[in-house]
Amino acid sequence: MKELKYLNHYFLKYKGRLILGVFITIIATVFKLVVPMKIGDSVTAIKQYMDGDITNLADVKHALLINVLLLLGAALLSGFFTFIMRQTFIVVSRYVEYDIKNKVFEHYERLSLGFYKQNRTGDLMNRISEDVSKVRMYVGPALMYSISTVTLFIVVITYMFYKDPILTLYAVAPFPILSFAIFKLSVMIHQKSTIVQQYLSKLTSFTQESFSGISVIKAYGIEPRINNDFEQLAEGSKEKNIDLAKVQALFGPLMMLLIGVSNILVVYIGGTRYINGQIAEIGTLVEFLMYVNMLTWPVAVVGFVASMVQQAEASQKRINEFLHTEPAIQNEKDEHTPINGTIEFHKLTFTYPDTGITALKDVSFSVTQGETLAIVGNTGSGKSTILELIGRLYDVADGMLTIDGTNIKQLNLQDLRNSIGYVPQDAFLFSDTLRNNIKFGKEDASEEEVIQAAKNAVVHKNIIEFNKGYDTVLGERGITLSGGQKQRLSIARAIIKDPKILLFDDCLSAVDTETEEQILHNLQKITKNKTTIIVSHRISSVKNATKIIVLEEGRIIQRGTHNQLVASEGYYKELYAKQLMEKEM
Ligand SMILES: Nc1ncnc2c1ncn2[C@@H]1O[C@H](COP(=O)(O)OP(=O)(O)OP(=O)(O)O)[C@@H](O)[C@H]1O
Repeated sequence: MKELKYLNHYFLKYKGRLILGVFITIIATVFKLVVPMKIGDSVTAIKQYMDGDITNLADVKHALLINVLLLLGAALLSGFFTFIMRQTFIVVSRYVEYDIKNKVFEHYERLSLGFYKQNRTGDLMNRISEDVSKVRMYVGPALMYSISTVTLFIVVITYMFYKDPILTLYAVAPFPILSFAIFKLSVMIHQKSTIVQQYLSKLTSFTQESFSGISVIKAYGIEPRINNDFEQLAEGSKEKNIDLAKVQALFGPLMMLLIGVSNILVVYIGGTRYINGQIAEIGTLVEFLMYVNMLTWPVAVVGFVASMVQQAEASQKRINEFLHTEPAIQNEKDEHTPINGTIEFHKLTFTYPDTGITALKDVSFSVTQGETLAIVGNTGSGKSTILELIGRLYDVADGMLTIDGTNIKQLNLQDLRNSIGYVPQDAFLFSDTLRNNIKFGKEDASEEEVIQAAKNAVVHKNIIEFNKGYDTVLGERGITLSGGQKQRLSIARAIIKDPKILLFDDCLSAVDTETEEQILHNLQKITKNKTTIIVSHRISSVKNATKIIVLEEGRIIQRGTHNQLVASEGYYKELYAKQLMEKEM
């Protein structure tokens, strides 16, 4: 129950409705009691007439009619209050489910990039859907059943004791055994359902990854292999589900056993006591039979609720693991910190915490407002890492990164990120219209601004060629666009933001040289008062930069302007010569 403590503040939040629920449950239960009572009275009245204790048939008929009316009234009222009871507990559980889902999602959004590298998407999705549903069962149905069971037990057993304590003891004797058996069963169910949940998580992750990577799967023609892997996972999941179903199937027979044993005891012991004159009315026997049957479900519910609580505990534990994960990147400054954009790296060495790969070694450079810095270097040399550090997607431990002379950690994180327009290597587009994908950079952008940004990114012409123009909706990851179009849309999204710092990570790689030229020309005007960093493998993209640095295995091996670098021996000159030759060919 330790993990479920987290939910207590939700109980407090909705205490009004819950207290009303408890009150209504008690009323509904009391009305339930009337039904067996009146049936018992009716049977007694008939028996008395048969035995000649009552001679006037009209009196019996009148008593029966009154009983029938009371029965009807009690059943209706009990039904009505049961309905209201569900309206309180179940509605509260839906509110709590809504609150937790929002809370978990909000927390997910706060967590740093490293967290997403360590956890699989399917697992993250499972926690927000499956686990939250299990927790809802605890807040709603489990609480409701527990309260109605306790109330029913107290009311019914007190009444039974009042009627005949000895017969009551016999009637309820099998209950503890059954409750214990059902509890044991629910422990087994819990263990098995945990395994089922793990399989479900694996299955969701696998399916999600397969759909995301569908183009690669199809291109490599590996559908049969993927199908086979899925089948194996599904087979495992099916077996675990069948295992669970087998144990769950024992529930019904156990309940039948309880009803059977209790009924036999009531009929035998009650019958004997009636014959011996220890029970005055035959109706008491009928009442007891009805009460025993009425109590069977609550007895089973004890085990059922125990299982729900255990599952909710397991799920809440998984949710808490995430909720207690603190974002690796913390905002250390609440006040606003305006940013102009002068970026400086001071002897910076950076090792990725999750892999231990040292991506940058003793890197120092600076780039001021209005300047463009270009970074070239082999793949894996640390270019993207520099951009990620400027966006503070990771924190620096060794050396220092300053912006406008202030340590990046001392800047308001929101201000920092708001002042950056980042175009990643792998452009990600949302399943939304082209307009909204561009407006993602500036929510309140006007139509003119959207079009201007698209024109600057040289993608406007492509957009208006689509039937629905800017209203064209993209599939997941923008699969209806070409690689180059995606890149340019991603550039438009950064430009529209009009940020102080623009970071372009190899985002012209899928664009032909002519379009590249046009984009770079437009960028020159846009980036006049901004700090721009361009990562590229192409000399054409970097040659006009104010300064260029060349990276090799995380170290800066060359720096200077294009003219300086082509004049000295080294990586840059070789790259230039190679690309020049390719162009001429
Ligand atoms: N998120 C990450 N977690 C752990 N290691 C990483 C991560 N991102 C990159 N690396 C590693 O850090 C090194 C530098 O990677 P980086 O992406 O900065 O190189 P790059 O120069 O941008 O390469 P490319 O030109 O191929 O994009 C590589 O060895 C890479 O495997």
